[in-house]
Amino acid sequence: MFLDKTTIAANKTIEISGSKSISNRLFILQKLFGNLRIQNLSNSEDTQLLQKALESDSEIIDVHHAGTAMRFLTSYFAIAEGRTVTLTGSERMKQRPIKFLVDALRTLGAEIQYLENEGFPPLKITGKKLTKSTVSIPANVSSQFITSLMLIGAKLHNGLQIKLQGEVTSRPYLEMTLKILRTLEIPNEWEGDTIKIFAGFDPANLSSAPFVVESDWSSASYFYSVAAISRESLNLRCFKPFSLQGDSVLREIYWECFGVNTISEGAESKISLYPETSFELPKKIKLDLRDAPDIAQTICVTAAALQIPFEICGLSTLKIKETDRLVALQNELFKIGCATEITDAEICSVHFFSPAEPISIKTYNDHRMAMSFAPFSLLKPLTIENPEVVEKSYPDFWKDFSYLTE
Ligand SMILES: O=C(O)C1=C[C@@H](OP(=O)(O)O)[C@@H](O)[C@H](O)C1
Ligand SMILES: C=C(OP(=O)(O)O)C(=O)O
Repeated sequence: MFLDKTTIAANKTIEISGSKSISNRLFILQKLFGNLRIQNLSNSEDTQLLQKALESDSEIIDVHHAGTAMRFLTSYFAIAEGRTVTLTGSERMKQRPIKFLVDALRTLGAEIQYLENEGFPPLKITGKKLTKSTVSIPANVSSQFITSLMLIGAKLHNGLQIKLQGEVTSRPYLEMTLKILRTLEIPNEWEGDTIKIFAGFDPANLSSAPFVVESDWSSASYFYSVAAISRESLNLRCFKPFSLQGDSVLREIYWECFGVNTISEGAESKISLYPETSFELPKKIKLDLRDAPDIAQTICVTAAALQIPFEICGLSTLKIKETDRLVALQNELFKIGCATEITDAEICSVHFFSPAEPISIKTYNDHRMAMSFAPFSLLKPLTIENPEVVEKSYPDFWKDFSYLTE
């Protein structure tokens, strides 16, 4: 897709669909416990794939690139007594690890086999009653493994006690799971290194009021980048002042690093992004994003566009996402005039230069590569290769992005 250099019309409003992470948790819980009404669901492909998988009675379930669907369904099918499924995904999904989750489920009594490579999808899962209730799992690879266990915890006879080993990555996603369970009156606690999900939950106690999903903060990041680069104000809906999503840290990051102020207008669930005109850009940006890995690409592109030197750490999980995001970022940032150094968990800018044109950005089957680089077109024309990748989390992205420039 060719994006000509363009300007933004001030004060437009974009309505983003529900959070993919919250929607996917709620779909699993709805299927396990019934009786749950959900509003403002995510329209992402990942959520649709999960919903389809939950409705299917096929023996083969294919979740393509959807990491949360793959991980959450592994535990879901492990307790689906009397059913055997093959759970598979895209070629990339077959390279994304799942061993620690499978080990944990096997400790609890699950029957899961690897059909190709040890430690990776596809999996053959034979649903069983899980008899044990305590398990340990490394917490530094993917929080999705732990959420997956937490979602089935209240279905186990004695509940579930999960001991987290090592450093916890993507912590706010675990807090999100606990808060959602609590909203549904499923008791739980997280003390020290142990998460407990208590048994004895009665689905009849579920409130009849619908669960209204707040909009997706990771998707909002691209518009923070637009505001920071263009210095024009814009509005986003439907966001609440207190979010379940860790990526809402964008409010602080874009204020401190780029001078974009966020004002919540509670009644309409609207937030307004006002870039300060007199904001003095920082000499250097230093951030640890282990709690918010999905906004790393957005922040790197904003900083590169504004030529602010950056040092971003806490990124060890980026190499096992839709692509190796650190390598992809390094390659494509160079095309927009920012040379970087990367390690296993960090990316630092080295110098800025005037990029060679025409610029064509590869997306590596990664929706966030496409969306994070799009705002650079406010400075220079560029082509985004395979723009359809955005479907994974934000199918309306191109429509919303072009609406801003009309
Ligand atoms: O639980 C979730 O909904 C997610 C957790 C994070 O994954 P990791 O825990 O693997 O970092 C995040 O990157 C992903 O987009 C969604
Ligand atoms: C990492 C992501 O998703 P998943 O792990 O669910 O594929 C993402 O949406 O950026």
